[in-house]
Amino acid sequence: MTRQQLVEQIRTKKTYLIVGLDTDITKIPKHLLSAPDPVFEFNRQIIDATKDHCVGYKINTAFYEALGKPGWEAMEKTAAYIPATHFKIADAKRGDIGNTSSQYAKAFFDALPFDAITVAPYMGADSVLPFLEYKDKWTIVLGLTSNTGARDFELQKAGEELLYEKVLRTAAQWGTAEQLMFVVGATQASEFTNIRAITPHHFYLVPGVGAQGGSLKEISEKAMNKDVGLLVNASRAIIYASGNEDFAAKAKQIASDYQQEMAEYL
Ligand SMILES: O=C(O)c1cc(=O)[nH]c(=O)n1[C@@H]1O[C@H](COP(=O)(O)O)[C@@H](O)[C@H]1O
Repeated sequence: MTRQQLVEQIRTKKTYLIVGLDTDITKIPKHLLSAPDPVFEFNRQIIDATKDHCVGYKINTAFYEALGKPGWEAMEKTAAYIPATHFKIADAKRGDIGNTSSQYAKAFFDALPFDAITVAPYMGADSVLPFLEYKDKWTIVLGLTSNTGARDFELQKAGEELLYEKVLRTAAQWGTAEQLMFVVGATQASEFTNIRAITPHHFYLVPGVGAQGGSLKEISEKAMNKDVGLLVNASRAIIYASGNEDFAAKAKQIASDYQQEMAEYL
């Protein structure tokens, strides 16, 4: 999906919500456990219920890899089920020496039909460039993450600047804003104005609203650019809004609430 197509979807649907499919088999409603593939069945119903309120889905691969082969199959089926109009993110946080990163890129962009993958920048340019060789796909580089551990490295000084600032400035040179985004955690709202000044044109994938407590209002006010430039992910707040048979209806309600709030900011 090109940047222009993504922006059109956001403007048309009046939402920049990404629904996070962090599907944990121990948390899905019990009545689904007798289905042939409970994880896929849960995702299918969540996607059907929320697709009008979001522009994409983020599959956190850990939840699928944890189940071995059936988990990987559920991920493949889910990725294939997501409508073509929706942005499909593999949240895999990959990145390794170049020839290994090339294999990760093939796995998520060729063998699986994802539009985007999250990548850790710690190993530097040669670990990220193999993803960026796919010009029609998106590489989403971790910038400033939402967790408390962001203080351990990302918010430490690296010379004159903070490490995350160096990551943003440096990684922004590796690809264009048509193919490279940054992850910026919603819990880091105090840094958002600074982040936008460093990378004025980029899209950000913003996790950390909902269960982690970040403010949609604050990040939207501080970081929206002329192309919107924001994709805001919520996982647990939507998919586990109810643990009962009404889970899909409740997920729809929460996704719709996010959409309505986003429509106000657009
Ligand atoms: O790359 C991510 O998506 C990510 C980066 C980050 O800094 N913080 C973060 O929470 N995430 C992911 O975003 C999702 C957040 O889930 P909820 O807190 O349930 O909405 C999880 O899949 C996390 O792995």
